[in-house]
Amino acid sequence: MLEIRMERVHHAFPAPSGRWVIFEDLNLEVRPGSFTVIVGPSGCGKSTLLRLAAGLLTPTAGRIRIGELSPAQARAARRIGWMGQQPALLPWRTVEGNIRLALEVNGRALRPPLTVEELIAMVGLKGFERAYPRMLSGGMQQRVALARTLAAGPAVWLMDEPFAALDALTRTQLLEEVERLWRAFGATVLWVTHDLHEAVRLGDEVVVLAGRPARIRARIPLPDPRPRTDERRIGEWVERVRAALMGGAR
Ligand SMILES: Nc1ncnc2c1ncn2[C@@H]1O[C@H](COP(=O)(O)OP(=O)(O)OP(=O)(O)O)[C@@H](O)[C@H]1O
Repeated sequence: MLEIRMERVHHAFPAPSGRWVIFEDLNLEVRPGSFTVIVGPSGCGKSTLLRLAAGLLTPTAGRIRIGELSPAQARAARRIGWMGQQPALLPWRTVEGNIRLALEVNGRALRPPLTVEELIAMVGLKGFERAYPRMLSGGMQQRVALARTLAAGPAVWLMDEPFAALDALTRTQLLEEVERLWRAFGATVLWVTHDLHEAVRLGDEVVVLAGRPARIRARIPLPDPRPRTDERRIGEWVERVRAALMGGAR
């Protein structure tokens, strides 16, 4: 299990009128094996934070560590799994072919912790191994993307609103599966969402990000046992997170 550590991270993008400072002095530690959900207003820097952690962006200053590795090293070592809103599957490859793709690096096949068959079963796609993406619903395509993300057995999952484009029922089903897979893999997760219900169902902690430059406005630990099915409790936590988002809580 790996810790994610961000120390004094500064990040700025070039902008028409100079530079946009997204993070000025951001510090965040994510415990090994924990599930941390990031929420915040649109445009505050949630995706940027994940891209920094994934080594897809280099901070203008500061230090990020995934265990003992830099994000770029962790990514090269396949310790990081990344998933976004769109499944981005190759249309000419089958379900199995798309998942296998994540295991092929420079023509060399990685030895995965689970077989592709096991992974397909875990994401509920048994029987669809030979189907092409166009034959699948949006929810099924995201299941394939999830399996592809997990194929190399990454210790860290960086998930940028992975289910935002799905209908509510499919999303609820997938959340249950994510929780199960997270336990099975023992991964450290950073999960971005706009959906507060999703945030309080999944998270060990919700981190509320806001402002420009973005600051951590609140860190809200969620101690309730899992699976969290008590809608009244979930509603109470949603209200707490909402209050922090609106600036009412610290
Ligand atoms: N490559 C880039 N060049 C310049 N500005 C960028 C770039 N990427 C992001 N930004 C800016 O950085 C800010 C933060 O963007 P980011 O996508 O991280 O926000 P977000 O919180 O994930 O938003 P949303 O919730 O809408 O997805 C935005 O104002 C965006 O315009």
